[in-house]
Amino acid sequence: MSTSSAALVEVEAHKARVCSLLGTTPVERRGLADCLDLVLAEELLSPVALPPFDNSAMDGYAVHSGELAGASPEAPVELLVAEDIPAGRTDELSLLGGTAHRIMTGAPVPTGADAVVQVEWTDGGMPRVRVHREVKAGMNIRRGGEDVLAGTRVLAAGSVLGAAELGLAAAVGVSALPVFRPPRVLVLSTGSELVEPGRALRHGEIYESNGIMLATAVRQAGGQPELLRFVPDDVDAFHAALAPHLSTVDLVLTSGGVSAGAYEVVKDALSGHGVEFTKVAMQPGMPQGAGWYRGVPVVSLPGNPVSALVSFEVFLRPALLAARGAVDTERPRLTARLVEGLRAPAGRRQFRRGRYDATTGLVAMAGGPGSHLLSAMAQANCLIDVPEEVTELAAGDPVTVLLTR
Ligand SMILES: Nc1nc2c(c(=O)[nH]1)N[C@H]1C(S)=C(S)[C@@H](COP(=O)(O)OP(=O)(O)OC[C@H]3O[C@@H](n4cnc5c(N)ncnc54)[C@H](O)[C@@H]3O)O[C@H]1N2
Ligand code: MOO
Repeated sequence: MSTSSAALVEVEAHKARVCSLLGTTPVERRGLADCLDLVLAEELLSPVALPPFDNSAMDGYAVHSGELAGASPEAPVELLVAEDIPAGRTDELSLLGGTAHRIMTGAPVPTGADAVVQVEWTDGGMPRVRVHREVKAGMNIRRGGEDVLAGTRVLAAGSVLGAAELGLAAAVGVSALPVFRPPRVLVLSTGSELVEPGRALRHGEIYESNGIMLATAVRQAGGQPELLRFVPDDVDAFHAALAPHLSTVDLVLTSGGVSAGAYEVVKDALSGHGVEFTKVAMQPGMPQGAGWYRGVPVVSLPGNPVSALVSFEVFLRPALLAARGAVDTERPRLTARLVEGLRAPAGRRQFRRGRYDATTGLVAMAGGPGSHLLSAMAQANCLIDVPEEVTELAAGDPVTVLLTR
């Protein structure tokens, strides 16, 4: 580490600190419809076999395959159709010699039948059917247990529940699953210059944007945000805004008011109460706060919008994913080649916004390094991770990128 970064906390150390603030959230049983994207807390063993019984893969006729030997269009085999078996018929049937049962896809195959001949290979007749092709034993029968054996594991603990996983749970007859509750995050922006979007601005005012941005990032990381919008740079107002929510949230996430100015509301309100404010060897996102306030974990991000969102990516996204039980908490990383050169400050790990092109393996810069350049961030699909000791890179140099979308 260079002398200029001697007083700074390393990115990985701050990341570990933020992660350590949040344990995993409590496990609760939820109906399948409320489980999308949640993480399964325990493995799921199937109470049943899948399919639960031998059933037909085609609409046609259940037969003894041996009775159709030599069947052809010129010499069809004629069978008496004894039963009609639609899907959902629950009585147990058997097939006598010289007969067939008409059967539909998904219906139980009668005992004694060893194949289903599809209706297209017959004249479709009732109550007699003429079959004009041979079938092999086993044809068009889906065997019970072929997909899942009763008692075996169908979902591992840690599975992220999507359409296929939830469909599988329902298919084995399970209606609710044990999942980690999404972490509840109070999102609070600070700044006397902030105005709610939709209102007129006076000189010196700006629209508040970190609130919706961070609340959305929380939701994308699988958390449940509660957006308090913003409070002015006033310590009493800050405490008053926070107090009613402390008993119901897993994390307080603030933005703004953490650097070195005369009105740093978050720093002033929380320093000395368990939240530590430090400078991290990172650009953007140097001033950071983390700790506990009245028993609740607090993470305080810098106010500059790009600093706030990059800090979220680097520190909070992995922490929130870990809190909700996810095994894979990191963005995909890969090596790309720079379209153009860049400069980075010595002793600070720089996260530049980039556009990665998977077909060429090249990454172009999305805007400059300024932490106020939010429109460039909206153009980006990755962060270019430039190590602390690197101060200059040329076009064509390899860099590590984190794919953010
Ligand atoms: N003397 C120093 N000044 C600054 C330092 C420093 O080390 N010494 N650090 C700079 C860095 S780096 C950053 S990052 C910022 C962080 O400042 P704060 O966290 O105190 O944030 P604010 O001053 O409240 O705001 C910074 C910037 O962002 C705008 N902002 C804030 N909140 C929102 C919001 N919710 N929506 C939209 N925009 C927001 C705010 O208007 C400011 O322009 O400090 C540097 N200064
Ligand atoms: O670190 Mo600040 O976050 O560069 O703008």
